[in-house]
Amino acid sequence: MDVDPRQYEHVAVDDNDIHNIVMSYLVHNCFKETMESFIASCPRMKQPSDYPEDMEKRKRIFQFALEGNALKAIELTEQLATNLLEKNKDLHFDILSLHFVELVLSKKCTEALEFARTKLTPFGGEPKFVGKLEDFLALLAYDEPETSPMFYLLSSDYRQRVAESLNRAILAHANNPSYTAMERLIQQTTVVRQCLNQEHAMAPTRLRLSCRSRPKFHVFRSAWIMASLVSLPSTSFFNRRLPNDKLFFGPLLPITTTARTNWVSTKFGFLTIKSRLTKTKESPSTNPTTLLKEPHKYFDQVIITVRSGDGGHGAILSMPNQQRPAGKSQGRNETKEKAKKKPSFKRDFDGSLILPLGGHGGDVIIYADEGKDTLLEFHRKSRYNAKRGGNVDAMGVLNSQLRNGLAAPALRVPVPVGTVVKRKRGKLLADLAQPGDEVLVARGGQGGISLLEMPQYRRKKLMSLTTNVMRDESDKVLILGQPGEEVSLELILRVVADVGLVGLPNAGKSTLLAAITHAKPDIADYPFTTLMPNLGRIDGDPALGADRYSSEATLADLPGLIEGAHLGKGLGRNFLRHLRRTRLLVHVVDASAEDPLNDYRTVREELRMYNPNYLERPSVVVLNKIDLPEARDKLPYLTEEILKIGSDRINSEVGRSSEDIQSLPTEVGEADISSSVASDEDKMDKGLEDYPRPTAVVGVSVLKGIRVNEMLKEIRAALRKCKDPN
Ligand SMILES: Nc1nc2c(ncn2[C@@H]2O[C@H](COP(=O)(O)OP(=O)(O)OP(=O)(O)O)[C@@H](O)[C@H]2O)c(=O)[nH]1
Ligand SMILES: [Mg+2]
Repeated sequence: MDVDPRQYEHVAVDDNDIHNIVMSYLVHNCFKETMESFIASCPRMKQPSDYPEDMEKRKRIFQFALEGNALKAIELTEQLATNLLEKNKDLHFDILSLHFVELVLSKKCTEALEFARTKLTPFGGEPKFVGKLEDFLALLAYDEPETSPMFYLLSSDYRQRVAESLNRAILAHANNPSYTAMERLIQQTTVVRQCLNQEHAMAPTRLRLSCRSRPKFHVFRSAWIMASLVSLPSTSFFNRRLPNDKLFFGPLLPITTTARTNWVSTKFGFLTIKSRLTKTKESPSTNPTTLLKEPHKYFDQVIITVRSGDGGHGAILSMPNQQRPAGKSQGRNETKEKAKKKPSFKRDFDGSLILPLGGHGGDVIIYADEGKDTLLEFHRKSRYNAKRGGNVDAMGVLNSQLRNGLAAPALRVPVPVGTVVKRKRGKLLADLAQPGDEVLVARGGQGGISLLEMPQYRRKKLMSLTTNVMRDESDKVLILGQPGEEVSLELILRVVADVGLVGLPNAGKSTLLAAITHAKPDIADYPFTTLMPNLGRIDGDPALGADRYSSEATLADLPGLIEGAHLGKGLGRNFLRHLRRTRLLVHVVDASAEDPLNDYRTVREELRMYNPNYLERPSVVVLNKIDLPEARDKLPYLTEEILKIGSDRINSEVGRSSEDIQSLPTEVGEADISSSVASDEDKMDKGLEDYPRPTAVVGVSVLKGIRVNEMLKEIRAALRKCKDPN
């Protein structure tokens, strides 16, 4: 049986069901006149039990609550449902809070504070109300509470929610259903839709329902139609009406969302999902299989979101009662004792009171860690949240023991050395080119300050003593901790290496790296063995002693290039950007191949098309595999021919020119595009012959260790030139 309800339009819907649905809606919402007309047109419909007085009262209560006239609403509720609010503390608090909000909105802060102290703070004995209390009282700290983080408490939405809860509670108190049939249907529809969506996501296909029980399916269908009829945003409706994680489904018991799927299948007994057609497209960056299969596409670029911690809240404190008991002083000893007991508050150098502060929220710092190679892990976890600062210990009386809230530790996120950190589609924040380089990307929220509230008659005196006292109603104070920042960042890895190994697949680049460094790259005789750059280090030239030329250099073995790589062929151009930081290119050519000269030209051409600057850099050509006879024979000819390609011009930029380094920040992100655009002229005008020829061509067999030392010598010599052009 198909899921589309249009297939079942022939199934009759009982008029009585529809009438009952409409009736329950009218009763619930106290639409008295409409209900009377409705009953007149449907003689079979009965009047509700609370009609008409109670319904009238209920309507007024609802209206009072909506208008924020909470005291009147409470008074009427007491008449209609005695003890209801006494039993339902949450509801009681919510309704009282409406009055508090009204006072805040009409800028009657002193009254609001008084009301909070007498009516709301008694709820603070229960921990669940403490947070709520803090939120409400925080409204007092703002000149314009509508723009405070607690603005929603002032919204008509909040009043509506409280009014509805009150209405439901009154109905339930009189043993009437607290939800309308229409709401139930929408809830049912929502659950069914969600289940279908979940199943659909799990087994992406065309859905089919098998219907074992037509009457039950009928319920489902009505729900579907009703939802379409009322065309309400059912999900938000559903979320708004239902507390927390509970679902109220028809006349049955509440269930938790985790049990939802099972529950629905059991209750309906007809959901059978079979999969056939469309596949849901999953984000490649979050799919581990994709990451494993195509790491080269993701290892060097990722977008993450970080959020620094909110600041901890301050507190509203009152001065301890220091009034002396009536009567004369009773002797010297007692006076001394009292003097001892007198609390000693922390004071500033000028005598002003120091009130505790909320803890600073955790910052988010990104730092370069030598232990990291790629950005792949950020595709699996792309969100990082620092902790919030600690609150000042609850509210209460000022005492000398009160401490600042604890500052949250900074969240430090390690990334590979060479990572460039940018705002998503925004400016560059840092180029973490050295191990240990770090950048603060999101600053934790500042902790809130505390307030001292005091009776009017003492205010003047205290004001002269402290700089941190609430001075008047319009005083702007920050009792709430400031929210942390959330930023989306783009991380771009630019491998940091002095030497870049380039060449066609299978030329022997990884074998070369393994031969002269401690790196252990994958080596195999099939193309594209290397998917991501491998790094290794060569020691400096021992012959030169401990001077600056003996320092080690880093080599990056890049994935193989093929013709059209700059257009995305093979592994594409993604990794070509990793040559940007190199000073020297070592071009590895398989001398045993059919046409090594052409291979050489192909790779040079690809480099030129990607970024002609690369060809301006010094390069050493390594003719590899000379242990094979076919390579050995061609060696003199190849050396000669290769040296012919290129000009004698001395590089205007040796290695990374300062221009290149300086331009790095602006070209990051747009690097590939900008380099391509910038190079358009060069591509047209210059041929390979116009770029400097290699500084050396060496025939080697890196596998058999033939002439490897000579090759190393040439590489070091070229590196020396890069460092010291003179
Ligand atoms: N005979 C001979 N074979 C070699 C030599 N160097 C490398 N090879 C072989 O060539 C094949 C390819 O070597 P790799 O080092 O994986 O080549 P690559 O350039 O890194 O290849 P990709 O990672 O695919 O770009 C392997 O089978 C090596 O054993 C050499 O000097 N002589
Ligand atoms: Mg390789």
